[in-house]
Parts: sequence; structure tokens; C-alpha cells
Amino acid sequence: MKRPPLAVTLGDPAGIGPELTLRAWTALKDRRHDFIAYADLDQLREIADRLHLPAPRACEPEQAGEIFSQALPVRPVPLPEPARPGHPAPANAAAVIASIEACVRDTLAGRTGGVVTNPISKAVLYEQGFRFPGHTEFVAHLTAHAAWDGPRGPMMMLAAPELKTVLVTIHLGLRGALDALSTEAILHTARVTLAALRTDFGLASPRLAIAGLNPHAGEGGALGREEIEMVAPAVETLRAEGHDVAGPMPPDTMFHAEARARYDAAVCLYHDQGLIPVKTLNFHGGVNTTLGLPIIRTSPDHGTAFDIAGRGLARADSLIAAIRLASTMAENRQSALT
Ligand SMILES: NC(=O)C1=CN([C@@H]2O[C@H](COP(=O)(O)OP(=O)(O)OC[C@H]3O[C@@H](n4cnc5c(N)ncnc54)[C@H](O)[C@@H]3O)[C@@H](O)[C@H]2O)C=CC1
Ligand SMILES: NCC(=O)COP(=O)(O)O
Repeated sequence: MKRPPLAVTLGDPAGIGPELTLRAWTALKDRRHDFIAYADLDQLREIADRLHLPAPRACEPEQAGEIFSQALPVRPVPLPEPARPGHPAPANAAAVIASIEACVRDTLAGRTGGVVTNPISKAVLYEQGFRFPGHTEFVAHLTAHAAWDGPRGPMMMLAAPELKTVLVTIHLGLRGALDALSTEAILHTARVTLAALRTDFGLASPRLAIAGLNPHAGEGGALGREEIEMVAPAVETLRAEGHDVAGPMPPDTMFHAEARARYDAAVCLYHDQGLIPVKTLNFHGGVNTTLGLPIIRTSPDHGTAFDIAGRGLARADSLIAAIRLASTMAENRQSALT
């Protein structure tokens, strides 16, 4: 059976999202990773013209499959103010948010098969009163009342072929992240991750590594006691539940090639502990995905890149990887749940 197209959000229209959407369409138009962009039709037509591509066409998600090989399908989300690359417009914030809402709504209704988000400028949205730290928390809010049998996130995973990391704390300053850590939070992150590795990534017996917090994982308590008091009890509980879990791992030695071969995903305690290794190993191939949701949501690992927007320099590899991963996860989830 043909699956519905993925829904790709607008992102910040002054960032690299719109040009990447067209480049991703060029790369995928013959490969059956159908998607539909929820974006401004005039802006996309202008960029397509510049890139000598066919004019994107407005349609409903149900028609996207018929036209995908000829033109980028678009569900129009008009911008109140024409986008200027590199210069985000506060007046367009409502359209950025409306695009995410429409993609999630259509995915919950089964009209689209998952959501792929283009990067947003969080600072610009915060100034306009957006009260969620990022897509992760916003999409969790929009799907909070949808049925879901698995353990509920949201958990942020950064996934590249070389490494997958999942964060216990996400969009928090470092001091706030330290206060938010607990054995319960680590356990919850690990359980959502293990379930997603089975359901969405098709791994029958997933292996986890859980990072420590301090240098040398605390050096037996001399350099910090969080490993002894917080991380080790979570590892013991997970092992007692029958899971293959290693830790607390010294954070500085758990990401080299031989160490990575011993686990499928690393549970990391704060944002940069998990994002730095993935973005360093493979900035252009990394994907951000939210685990523990009733729908599939992926995103490129990079941001709006205002410094290069509209200059033809942005690489679409990460958005293409996000679209491919969303297709694979949707397929795996459907097989696991039927
Ligand atoms: N999923 C999302 O919505 C995300 C949004 N952001 C937002 O993006 C904004 C900018 O964040 P930054 O830290 O500057 O990160 P960034 O990823 O936008 O840019 C970092 C550097 O990488 C380059 N770069 C990024 N993507 C590229 C691509 N596809 N091809 C070639 N070069 C690329 C940029 O030119 C820049 O020099 C912030 O407002 C942040 O909140 C950041 C990460 C994810
Ligand atoms: N650094 C990752 C990031 O900020 C992406 O957040 P989200 O918008 O995917 O929640």
C-alpha cells in the first residue's frame, strides 16, 4: 500500500529551509520519498525559478504522490511579509508556527505520514511570545491527546550513521540541566529510547550506553558523586528489567569508534554532551528526531544558517537524511504495530 507523503514545514522563511526544501525535492523526486511542503508558494516559485527548477504546485496531500516526480507539491502557507534571506521578520512568526501546526494536524489525521521540520529561529519566535523551547516540546504538546501505547516522550535523539545520542535534559541552560537530572529522568529517557529503537529503528535487542556527568565518570566519587548516586542506580534498574545497558560511561572516552561499536544509542545527560559528538562526526548527515510521540518527527541537525541563506551555499544533505529517516521510521513503526 502507498504511504501518504511526509509533511515538510516552512521553518524560518529567512533561513536556508526554503532553498533546502527545493534541493531535497531535486534529490528525491525519482526515489519515492514523497513529501509536500507547507510553505509560501510565491517564495518557493521564486527560488525554483532561480535554480531552473519546475514551478512548485499547490495541492492537497492526497494529490502530492501524483505530481511529486514533476514538481514540488505545496500546501500554501502565505507569508504576511516577503521573506528576505538572512533577515528574519517578526511578522512571519505566526506563519512559521501555523505551518508546524498544519503538518502535525494532517499527520494525526493520516493525510501525511510524518513531519519533517525545517529549522526555526527560536529567538525570533520567543520574542513573538512562542512559549515552547523548540519543535520537540511544541510537537509533543500538539500530539499530547493523541492515542499512543508506547512510553511517551518527548526525547531528542540526534542520529547519524556513526552514532545515535538521546538527551535526558534538552533545552536548558547548563545549571538548570544539572538541577533537572535525576535517576527517574535517566530511567524514563532510557525506556523511551529502548522502545523507539525497537519500534522505529527495527532493532530486536537494542544496546544502550549511559554517560556519566563528571570527568572520568566521577573517579570513584573523588570528582563528583552523581555517577554513584544517580546514574548507577538507573543502570542497575534497567539491567534488572533485562535490558542491555552499560554505564556510567566516562563521557570523554565513550564516543571513539571502538566504543561506539558496543552500543546502539548513547543516553547523554545534557544538550551539548549529546550534540557535540554527532555534529562533529557528521554535521551534514546528522538528523534530529523526537522519540516517544504518536507521530514520526524528524529534522535536519543544523539551524537556520542566516549567514548563508539565499547565497546558494547551503547543503541539503541533512534535510535529505531527515526525510529518508522519517520514511524508514514510519515504515518500521507500521510493521512493528501491525
Ligand atoms: N531544528 C531547529 O529548528 C534548529 C534551529 N536552530 C536555530 O538556528 C539558529 C542558528 O543557530 P546556529 O547555532 O547558528 O547554527 P546553524 O546550524 O544555523 O549554523 C552553524 C554554522 O553552520 C553552517 N551551516 C548550517 N547549516 C548548514 C548547511 N545546511 N549547509 C552548509 N552550512 C551550514 C552555518 O552557515 C553556520 O556557519 C538559532 O536560532 C537556533 O535556535 C538550531 C538548531 C536546530
Ligand atoms: N540544538 C537542537 C535544537 O535546538 C533543535 O530543537 P528542536 O527545534 O528540534 O526542538
